[in-house]
Amino acid sequence: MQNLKNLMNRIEPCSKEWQEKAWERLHSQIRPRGSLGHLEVIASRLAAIQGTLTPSVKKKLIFTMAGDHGVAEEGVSAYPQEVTGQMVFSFIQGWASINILAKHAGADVRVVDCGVAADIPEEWQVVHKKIGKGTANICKGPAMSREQAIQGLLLGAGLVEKAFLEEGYELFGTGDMGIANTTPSTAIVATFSGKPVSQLTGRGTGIDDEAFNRKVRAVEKALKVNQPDSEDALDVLTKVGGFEIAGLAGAVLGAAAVKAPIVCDGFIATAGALIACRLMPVAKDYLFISHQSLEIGHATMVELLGLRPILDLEMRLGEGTGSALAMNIIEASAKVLKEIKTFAEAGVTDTGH
Ligand SMILES: O=C(O)c1ccc[n+]([C@@H]2O[C@H](COP(=O)([O-])O)[C@@H](O)[C@H]2O)c1
Ligand SMILES: Cc1cc2nc[nH]c2cc1C
Repeated sequence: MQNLKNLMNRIEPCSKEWQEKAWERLHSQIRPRGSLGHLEVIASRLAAIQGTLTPSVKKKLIFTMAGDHGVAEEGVSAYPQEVTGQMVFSFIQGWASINILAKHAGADVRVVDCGVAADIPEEWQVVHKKIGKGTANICKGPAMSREQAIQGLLLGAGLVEKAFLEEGYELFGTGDMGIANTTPSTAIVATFSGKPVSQLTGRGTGIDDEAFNRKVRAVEKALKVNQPDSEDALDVLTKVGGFEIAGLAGAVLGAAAVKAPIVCDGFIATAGALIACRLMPVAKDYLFISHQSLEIGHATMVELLGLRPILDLEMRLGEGTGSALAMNIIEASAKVLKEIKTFAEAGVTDTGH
C-alpha cells in the first residue's frame, strides 16, 4: 500500500503553460485556424505532457497484458479459456493481429503474463509476472485479494516506468488478452456508471443470445455478491477486476508518474484506464483513448473519462490493436506542431483572425 501511495504521490498534472504555448503556435500556422481539428488537441496535449513545442513520440512500446478469469466457467465467452495461453504463444511468434499492426506502426510489443491460467514456459519471450493462475469466479466472491490488486498495479506501473527511464521509449500503448475479460470489464463500468447491466453488456468474442443472457446474469450476480464500492477504485478492481486489468491500470499510472503519453486500447484496456483515473484523476492528463470499441459498454467508459477516442473503426479485438493504429495519428500530430510553419516564418499574409 505504501508503494502504491508513493506511486500516486509522484503523479502531477501536465503543464498547462506548454499547452497554451502549443495552441499559440498551432493557431499561427499557415492554414485556417482550427483546420486540423482533433489533431491539434492531441498535439497540444503532447506539448503539455512533455513540456516542449517539439514533442517526440518516435520510440513506441505496446504492453499486451494477459490474464484469465474464473468467471469463464459461467459460459460467458464464445471461446474456451485455453485460448488465452495459446494466443500468448502466437504473440511471441509474431503471428497475431497485434504483431502485424504494431510492426506497421513502428511499435515494439511486450507480452506480459499477469495471470494466465496455463503454465507459460520459462523460455517464452514474455514478461513472467503471473499473479495467480486466473482470477476467482466473481459470481462467487472477489476476483482477487487487495494485495494482488496492488501487486498488479505496481507491476504495470513498474514496467512502463522502467521502459521509459532505461530504454528511452517515448509513447506507450496498452492492450489485453484474456478469455472472458469483457465480463469483469462490464462489471467495472456498471459499478462506476450505475447504469443497468443489460445496457452495458456486449457480445465480446461473439456470443449467441443464450450466452449473452448468461453474461448479463453473471455481471448482475458479481455486483450483488461483491458489492464493489464505486468510491473506492481499488475495491472495484479487487472484487470485479482481473490480473491483466490491474496491470493495464498500473501502466497508466506509471506513464503519468514519468510524464509519458499512453494510449489505451478497447473495452478491457479502457476499463483499466478508468480504474487508474478513479484512483488518481490527474493521470487522465497523460491518457489517450485509441478508438471507440464496438463493445457496447465502451461508450459509457469513454463518457466517464471525458476523452475523445481517436479512431472509430468498429473494432472489437483487443491485444493493443487500436493502440497501435492510433500511435501513428499521435505521431502525426507531433509533426503537425513541430513542422508546419507559421505565417511569420513563411511570410504568408495572415488575415484570417
Ligand atoms: O478490446 C475490445 O474492445 C474487445 C472487445 C471484445 C473482445 N475483446 C477480446 O476478446 C476477449 C474477451 O472476450 P470474451 O467474449 O471472452 O469476454 C479478450 O481476449 C479481449 O482482448 C476485446
Ligand atoms: C482467437 C482470439 C484472439 C484474440 N485476441 C484478443 N482476444 C482474442 C480472442 C480470441 C478467441
